[in-house]
Amino acid sequence: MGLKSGSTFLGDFLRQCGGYAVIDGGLATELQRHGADLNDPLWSAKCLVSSPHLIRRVHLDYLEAGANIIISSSYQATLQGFEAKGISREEGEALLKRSVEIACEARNIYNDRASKGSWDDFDDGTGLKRNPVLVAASVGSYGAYLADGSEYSGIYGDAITVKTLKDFHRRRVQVLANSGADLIAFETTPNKIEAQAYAELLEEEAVSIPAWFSFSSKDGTNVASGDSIAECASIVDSCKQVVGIGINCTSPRYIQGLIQSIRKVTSKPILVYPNSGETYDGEKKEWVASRAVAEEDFVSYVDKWCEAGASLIGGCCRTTPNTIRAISKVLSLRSHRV
Ligand code: MET
Ligand SMILES: [Zn+2]
Repeated sequence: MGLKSGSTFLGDFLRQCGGYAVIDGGLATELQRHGADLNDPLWSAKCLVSSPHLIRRVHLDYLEAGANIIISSSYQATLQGFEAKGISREEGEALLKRSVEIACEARNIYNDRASKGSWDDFDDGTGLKRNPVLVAASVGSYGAYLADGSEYSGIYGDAITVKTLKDFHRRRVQVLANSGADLIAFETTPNKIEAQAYAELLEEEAVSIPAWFSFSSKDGTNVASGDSIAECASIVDSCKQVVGIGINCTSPRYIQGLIQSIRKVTSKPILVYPNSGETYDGEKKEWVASRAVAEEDFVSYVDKWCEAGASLIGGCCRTTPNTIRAISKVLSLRSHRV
């Protein structure tokens, strides 16, 4: 992917998809639902070592549910995190690449099955044999690596600067940029300095695949740290490799307002993939269900999000292939209207 095409990359893909694209659902929480024990500083990246077949299966479940974009299992995979487990730098780099390969394998299996027409419910009325699919390489925040809840507070302390964050992410981003992924997904970005660090890295390293950025919010106005979403979105809007901006792992209740704030500062495609509305207790390392949004309610938001300006929609933690199937239905009805 040459940089010239970066500016139209996601626009072209959206046109292929009929105007709207479906992002996959929660990966780590779905691995857990299938029995994986992710109580570990590596979280979902633990499965890269212990059960890559399960990761492939979950990717495939999301593809079969209608996802157009699947996000790799590298969210919490960092060279520093691997090293703390006695995994060498070389092996760590191989695992990062492996996360993208596993997603690509799932796409190959999906394409193969689709071309053989082995699904009864495959015909979506568009005459397409299969959904177009992109593989995004996930990059989670420094706070995710710390695994101490700071991914949801965005508070890193004064010792952490744009420079330290760039040094932390540099090699990982280089490896993922050359892993065969179609784009990089910087996910659950909790503050402005990390967004700044990623944007500078993309330019300094002349990363040749496009990237999208998504932030998390606890209040509908600011990202997790309290920095304003509009300010964060403006910073990344000016980066030429950035093809989309949005929100993930945030309660569905806040999404509409956040889309409106982002729309004011960018004309790039907006992506949203909220969580189930539950909150994560970083100390206990568990999800607290009290404010969960029922699956039907989640889906009833989708039209509103599209009307507010989002064109890529999926789910994050605690959403499942059923959520994605339902989102896919809503979006395919809308797509036919485009
Ligand atoms: N793509 C990642 C996952 O679903 C995002 C996690 S947000 C804490 O596992
Ligand atoms: Zn999440």
